[in-house]
Amino acid sequence: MFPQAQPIYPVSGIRTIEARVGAQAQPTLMERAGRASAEEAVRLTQDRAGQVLIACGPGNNGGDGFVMARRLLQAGRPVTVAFADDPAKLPPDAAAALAAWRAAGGETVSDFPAAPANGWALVVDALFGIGLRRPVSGRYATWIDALNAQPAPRLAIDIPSGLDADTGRVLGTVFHATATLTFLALKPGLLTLDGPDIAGVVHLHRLDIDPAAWLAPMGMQIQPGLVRQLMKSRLQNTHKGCYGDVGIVGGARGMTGAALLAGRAALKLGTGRVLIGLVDDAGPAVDFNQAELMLQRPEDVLEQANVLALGPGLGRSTAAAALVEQAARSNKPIILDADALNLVAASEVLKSLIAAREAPTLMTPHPGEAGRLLGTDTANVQADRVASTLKIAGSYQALVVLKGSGSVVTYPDGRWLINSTGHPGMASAGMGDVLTGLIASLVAQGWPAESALLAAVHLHGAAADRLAREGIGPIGLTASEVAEASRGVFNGWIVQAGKGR
Ligand SMILES: NC(=O)C1=CN([C@@H]2O[C@H](COP(=O)(O)OP(=O)(O)OC[C@H]3O[C@@H](n4cnc5c(N)ncnc54)[C@H](OP(=O)(O)O)[C@@H]3O)[C@@H](O)[C@H]2O)[C@@H](O)CC1
Ligand SMILES: Nc1ncnc2c1ncn2[C@@H]1O[C@H](COP(=O)(O)OP(=O)(O)O)[C@@H](O)[C@H]1O
Ligand SMILES: [K+]
Repeated sequence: MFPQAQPIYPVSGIRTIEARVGAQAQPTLMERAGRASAEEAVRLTQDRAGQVLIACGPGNNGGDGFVMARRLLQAGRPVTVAFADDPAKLPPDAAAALAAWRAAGGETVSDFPAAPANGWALVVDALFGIGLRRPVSGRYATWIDALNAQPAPRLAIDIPSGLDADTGRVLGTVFHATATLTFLALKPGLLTLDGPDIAGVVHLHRLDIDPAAWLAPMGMQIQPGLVRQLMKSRLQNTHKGCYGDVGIVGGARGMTGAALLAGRAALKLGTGRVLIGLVDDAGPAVDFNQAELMLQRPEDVLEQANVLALGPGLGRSTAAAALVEQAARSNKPIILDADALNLVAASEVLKSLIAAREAPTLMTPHPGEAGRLLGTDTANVQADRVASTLKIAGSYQALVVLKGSGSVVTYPDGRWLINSTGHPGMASAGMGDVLTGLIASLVAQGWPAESALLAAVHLHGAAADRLAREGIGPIGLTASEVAEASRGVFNGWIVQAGKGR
């Protein structure tokens, strides 16, 4: 759907590809996976002598481990393989891999082995991959705890055992990887919710297969390459009328800053004019720190601006609900955030107005707001972030970003993407307001809504990532700094894309 983006497949997709590539693949996919794993182990242990411990499970993930062990042994690396299941119950490829390991002179131990005197050079989790079906408990949980306790790098094969490949949820006990080598394609669970904390550095090995040639990508990762190809240059002969009028409506008493932050972010990303309608009529008449912003009555902002963003600091008053209704009835693109989403969730009238709109509606819920939009709770939303976001996009006919670790972007036609930028230093008030301003700015500058949403989400995180690299964060990062840094990152992308002036 977007060329140059990295495809993501849930388990059902990986299984389909596996079935289509089929048994005719030579060498077998397991042989390729095991070989790639051995190569990764060699890289990870370049400066660490000693034994590699591989814990193998009862399925094909364990089979990858046996192939890996054989390859390492053949390369002269000492390996200990722990395997406690019944070999007769292994699936055929894994059974063949175990037999080949034994034929090469390898052995298995069925109790978790004591570490050598100088410790393991590397511990490898080949217990469960995408076939994990229930929470890990019993012996496997004990083994995973023991693997996690080793003072050595920890490599997960395909996906850390105990991590749900589709959702990023932890099922029981989980292997905490320092690196994960995943096969064929990325899986959503590595990229969202707990996945990024659990999987460590994720490397993809495609096993010499182009997954998209076998099955159309089911999701995509938002990466720099994808965003760079969306960059546009500006013509010399243009003026501020060419770059849109963003209208931000929000800022009830005590929350004026939220609307101002969104406005500043929109301004710094290149919007022609930014209008702000503060709901608090005792609010300031000018932003002395950003005098370019035009503070006007909210009703007038809704009339004059051509892209409307409602929500930052909006509150849930009757007046606020009337403003959301006015915006929903307009034929302008609207971005709904924060309390604008809560007001929509609480009103059947607003819900049907939104779903029937012809101009684009973009929604930026965090998991709590998403829960309200779906009539459920936060935990239910987080249990499957991709599915929840798709549900909102479908019911509201909106473009949606579900924010948080691994933000999920979806469109009403069922396409979805997972963002790869951002960090927990962004968990601070005002960050969402800045994102709203960035999205509104790109839409106002004429970007198609779907590109504007994914680019703004990526930019927001990339700006925060750059600041963290410079020591401004992760801890203590402020939303104002992210707005400021977004400008620099965006201009850099334009230059990198060869679209600078
Ligand atoms: N796809 C590909 O193209 C390629 C796939 N490859 C590799 O295959 C992996 C998938 O293999 P897989 O399907 O055999 O599943 P896997 O993850 O080994 O686990 C299944 C076993 O675990 C068991 N089990 C499950 N949950 C459990 C629990 N909580 N506690 C205890 N047991 C539990 C389950 O038992 P059951 O539920 O059937 O009772 C079954 O025995 C994949 O991740 C990759 O590494 C590569 O070789 C090459 C290319
Ligand atoms: N752990 C994290 N990893 C990546 N991004 C994060 C993380 N925590 C927060 N963010 C980002 O910061 C922003 C916070 O938005 P939101 O929760 O609406 O806060 P607020 O509106 O109070 O500023 C979102 O874009 C979210 O994706
Ligand atoms: K694993």
